Amino acid sequence: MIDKNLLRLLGDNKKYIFYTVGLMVLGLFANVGITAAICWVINLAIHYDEYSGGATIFLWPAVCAVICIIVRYTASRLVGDLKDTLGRKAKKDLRERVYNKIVKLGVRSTDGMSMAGLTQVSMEGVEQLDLYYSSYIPQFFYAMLAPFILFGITVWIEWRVAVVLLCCVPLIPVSIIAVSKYAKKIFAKYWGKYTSMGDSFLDSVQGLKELKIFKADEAQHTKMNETSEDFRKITMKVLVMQLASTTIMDLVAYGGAGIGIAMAILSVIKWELAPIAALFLILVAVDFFLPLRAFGSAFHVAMNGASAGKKILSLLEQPDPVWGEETVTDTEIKVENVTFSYDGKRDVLKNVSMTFPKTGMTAIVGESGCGKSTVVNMLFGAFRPKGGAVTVGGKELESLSRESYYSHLAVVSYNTYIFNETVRANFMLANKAVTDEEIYGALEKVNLADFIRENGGLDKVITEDAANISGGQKQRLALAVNLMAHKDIYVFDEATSNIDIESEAIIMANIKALSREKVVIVISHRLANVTPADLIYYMESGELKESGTHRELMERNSGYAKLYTTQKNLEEGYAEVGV
Ligand SMILES: Nc1ncnc2c1ncn2[C@@H]1O[C@H](COP(=O)(O)OP(=O)(O)OP(=O)(O)O)[C@@H](O)[C@H]1O
Repeated sequence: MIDKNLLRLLGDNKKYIFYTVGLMVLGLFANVGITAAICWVINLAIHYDEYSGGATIFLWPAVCAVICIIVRYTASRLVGDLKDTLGRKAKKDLRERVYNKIVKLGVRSTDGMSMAGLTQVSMEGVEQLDLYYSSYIPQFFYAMLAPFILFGITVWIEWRVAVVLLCCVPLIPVSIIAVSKYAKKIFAKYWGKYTSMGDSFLDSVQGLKELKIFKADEAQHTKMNETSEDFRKITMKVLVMQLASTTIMDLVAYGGAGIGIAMAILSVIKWELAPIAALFLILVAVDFFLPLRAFGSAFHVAMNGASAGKKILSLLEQPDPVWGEETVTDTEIKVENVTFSYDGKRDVLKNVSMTFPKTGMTAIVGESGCGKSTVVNMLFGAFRPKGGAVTVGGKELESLSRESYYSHLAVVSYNTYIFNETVRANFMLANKAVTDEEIYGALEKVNLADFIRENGGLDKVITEDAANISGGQKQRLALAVNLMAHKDIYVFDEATSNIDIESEAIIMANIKALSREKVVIVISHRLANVTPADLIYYMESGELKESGTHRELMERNSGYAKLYTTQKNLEEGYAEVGV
């Protein structure tokens, strides 16, 4: 009933569970004390005439009752506070761990889980787990202990009633276990439907423009309605199951208490038990069952949290890319006989070897799908080769510390993220100490300084997805930010795709200038961009086919030359028809 793996996720916060259970047990003793004090008072009232002290005979039971009430009240306040602390700490820790995992996995973070799924798991899923930790687990331990504690007290009063009450208690866990298999399946489905509804929603919102243009919004509307309806149905199933199981538990709890009460009354009738002792048993009988009954109610909420927890666990258990401790001492990069497959079946890189010298511009080109970005993934270290190695300054990538390597590496791609912050704040992410003068210097290089000056200066806020600047301006800004990071290795992965000729020319000029001092690796499907490169690698279907300068490759008149000529003719054709 308790998932050990989920308990392990709690780490140091486990101690709060023990404190909570301890206080709950103290509260139970106080409760029994209050019941005993009430019975004591009633007994004294019945036999009032036999005592000579007048109303003072009620003093001690009253003192006991007050002390027990104070203890009970304090214990339940503290239990509330501890549950709150446990929930808050567990949520904070989990969110930190999920976030750190996503960061560690780098570009692999969304593998097997969509962005919407990831968001739902780290927000809503963690929220559900909070109840699992703060309510379900303490209640589980308390519900296991409470009947035995009460048995230990009542067995001295009337052992048969105590034994019957204790024997009826396991009927509640039996009924919980009976529905738990069904409940687990339902909750797994519930989470599946929930995340798919989130995916469908995010997908539709992100692609709303396309849906409108293709007039496909009606169809998408129907699809979203279907996923919502699926979610509604599964939610109803969950509620029906919860209601049915609560009813069964109530029958067991109150039925069991009823049997105990009936036995106590019978014992009184047979003169085997004092009425006041029977009253005490009647008052505590239901307490045998209530902790397990409360546990049963928490069980369903917990099942939901447990399914969310499994998703979090599967994310946290994904193996991290292996990194070492060594520092980068030299920046020449070599890809040596690298073979790689994403799915373990099809090799998308086949025995590829490339060298990227300490200075100079090296380009990787080839038709779409030939494996250019996969080489970048290898250089980035997010995926590791199946065969062969990537070395930096003669050291294998695995042996380097990730911090050390990334402090030398910058990757500028067609979708480099610009944060929803001011221009200055975006630069400060790359370089905390950057001055306004330096920022303008970098903006000057990418021909963006005047635009920024005239449009709010460095305090201009770039809106989400850089929607308030053009695509070309976004790319130039991304380049300027990365230039300011002063790295030694720059990878440009299709950094000029889908932008205007002017922006492309500015970016390419900067890339060439940068290559005089740095390792510059350019991935481009547009060969005209890479003609000034010092070395060009031409790939086809995951294999390195040719390498050399543009002139050498053209003279060879093979794959590269054919692709270059085809692209050139196409571009000239477009120019002629004015596209
Ligand atoms: N995450 C992934 N999982 C599975 N297969 C992938 C993944 N990414 C790429 N591939 C496959 O690997 C092959 C190489 O893809 P890659 O993105 O490296 O090509 P590319 O040359 O960069 O293409 P493009 O110029 O279109 O960006 C392709 O067949 C692609 O379908």
